[in-house]
Amino acid sequence: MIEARGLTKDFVSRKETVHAVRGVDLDVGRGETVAVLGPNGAGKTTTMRMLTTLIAPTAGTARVAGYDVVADPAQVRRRLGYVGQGNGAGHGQRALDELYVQGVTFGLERRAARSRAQELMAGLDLAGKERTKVSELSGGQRRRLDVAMGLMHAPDLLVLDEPSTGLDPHNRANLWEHISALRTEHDITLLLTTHYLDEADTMAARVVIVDDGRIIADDTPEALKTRHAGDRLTVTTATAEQTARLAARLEAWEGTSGVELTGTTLHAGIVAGSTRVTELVRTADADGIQVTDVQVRRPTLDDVFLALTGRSLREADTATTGEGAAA
Ligand SMILES: Nc1ncnc2c1ncn2[C@@H]1O[C@H](COP(=O)(O)OP(=O)(O)OP(=O)(O)O)[C@@H](O)[C@H]1O
Repeated sequence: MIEARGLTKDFVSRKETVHAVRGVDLDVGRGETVAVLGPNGAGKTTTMRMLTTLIAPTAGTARVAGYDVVADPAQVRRRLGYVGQGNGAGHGQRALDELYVQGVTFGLERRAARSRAQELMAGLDLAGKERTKVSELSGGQRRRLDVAMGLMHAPDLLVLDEPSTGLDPHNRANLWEHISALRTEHDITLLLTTHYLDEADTMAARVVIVDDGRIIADDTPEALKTRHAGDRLTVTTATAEQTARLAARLEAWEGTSGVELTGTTLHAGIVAGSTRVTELVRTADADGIQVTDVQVRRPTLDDVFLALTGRSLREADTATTGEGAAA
């Protein structure tokens, strides 16, 4: 569905050149759901805008549904729905009219446009809101209407740029419930960007991590965690001296890494941590170390980002907000 090779975008101004996307290779197969994750300014939106024909690449190529984004933009647009950041719908319009006009613009017959609009409104939990003005819909309803807009012309590929940013947890869950149902029902390929790690983790079968205009990892969430992060172990003992002795023991174990001490608590990376708790407690007992608490946590995608870049995704977000990636 998507084949991008060496996709590159430089924004050149008199003051500076921003290397927003630096040679992205990406293949997305039909029916896949792929989440693109990365800090502010990593190049996610710029990549989406190139794939959706909104801006031309500086270098490289991309094909969507078999059509080149530069040579055949109209064919590409016919096959994809794009839901950008913010709201695309005109605020003075009534919700159903907004969808209907979108459908007719894309060449649907009037009757087909009306019935598709009604079907999508029902599917996105907007039944009863047909005659409500867009400006009078709630944030969650408006975002669902945006998704309906993107689906009006029955695209093969739906591209969602931060679909749930600004929604509360309830509305996020609700939006995803509907997107998941539509994805199955209409057999669509989904490419989305998100800042929510848990959302990428649970909704996408595949996660592409981008940083500074490049793809730095691309796999299933589980594979990324196992390969790059491993489990996190936290142990507390009765005294700092006991914790230091236990830390020395753990450092010698196979499969542990980055053992760190904070008072009576130690933190470490550990492979298959939950299978090693008994061994840990026995080792401590044999050395007269009194363990008061043991916790093993599965890594998050943030741990993966940290392992790959040395920065937490949240810190990276704060640090790069508003800054260009000028070279
Ligand atoms: N039209 C533009 N002109 C100049 N620089 C731009 C333009 N659009 C984006 N950039 C810069 O390109 C880089 C990548 O931006 P982009 O919006 O693609 O990042 P992003 O990963 O989508 O970030 P966010 O998560 O904040 O949306 C940033 O440094 C940004 O400032």
